[in-house]
Amino acid sequence: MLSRLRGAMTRLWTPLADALLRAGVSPDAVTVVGTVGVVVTALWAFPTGHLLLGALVITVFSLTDSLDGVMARRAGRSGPWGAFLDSTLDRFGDAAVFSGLVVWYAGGGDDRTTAALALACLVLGSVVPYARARAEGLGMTASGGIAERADRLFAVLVAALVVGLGAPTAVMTVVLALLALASAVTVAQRVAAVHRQVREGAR
Ligand SMILES: CCCCCCCC/C=C\CCCCCCCC(=O)OC[C@H](COP(=O)(O)O[C@@H]1[C@H](O)[C@H](OP(=O)(O)O)[C@@H](O)[C@H](O)[C@H]1O)OC(=O)CCCCCCC/C=C\CCCCCCCC
Ligand SMILES: Nc1ccn([C@@H]2O[C@H](COP(=O)(O)O)[C@@H](O)[C@H]2O)c(=O)n1
Ligand SMILES: [Mg+2]
Ligand SMILES: [Mg+2]
Repeated sequence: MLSRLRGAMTRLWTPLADALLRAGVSPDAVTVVGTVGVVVTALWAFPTGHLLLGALVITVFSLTDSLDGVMARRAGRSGPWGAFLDSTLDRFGDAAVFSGLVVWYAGGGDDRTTAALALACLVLGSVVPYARARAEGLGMTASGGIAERADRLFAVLVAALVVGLGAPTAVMTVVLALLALASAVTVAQRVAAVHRQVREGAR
């Protein structure tokens, strides 16, 4: 759903993208720095219960995931290497965000149900991009669905922000439960899309 904001994000980032390119910063550097920022923050702030700070800092670093693509396109150098690097490093970022929550709720946050739901989001959220990547590797498409990466990040970061501001843990529990469900539905949508393409190809 949030991927509809791609055009708006491109317009927002274009001046900064141009300035960074003029300063000699490469899109790959932004991809790497953004990922390291997300991973380090998620693995420090969330396990130590700093949900508000973690959500804010991770939001800033996550947003660089749309900046690197804008830079690559503005520089006329978007291609398979950048697509591979971007997607591969995204997996580290996603894993760190949900692992950080698993560690917090299994420990100091003391809520096993929420920890289990964060683990479910971690697993299901890794199957979603896998389905897309495998389909694309087989010459088909399987993008889209109700919980794409930007949607998943948005939901979990807003929940962390709200709980960090003092809302009860139940808010995180409900959001993670819905997110796990939405991720499972997204996997099913992608499996159905590939099945359709295979059937149409066989006709
Ligand atoms: C700084 C002030 C903070 C204020 C706090 C507000 C709280 C807001 C809380 C959360 C914000 C969450 C931000 C999430 C940002 C996500 C960015 C992102 O993912 O961008 C990349 C994304 C996808 O690009 P790709 O096609 O390259 O990615 C592929 C895709 O992700 C596939 O995913 P799959 O669905 O398969 O799992 C992967 O398969 C593939 O590997 C991967 O490569 O780009 C977009 O989708 C573009 C739209 C991004 C929309 C972001 C909306 C942000 C909303 C609010 C932000 C508010 C702050 C604004 C500050 C502006 C500062 C200048
Ligand atoms: N270091 C990078 C990062 C990205 N790309 C290209 O951008 C596409 C992703 O765009 P986003 O706006 O979603 O970041 C990606 O598929 C690559 O084509 C790049 O070349 N180098
Ligand atoms: Mg990117
Ligand atoms: Mg990305």
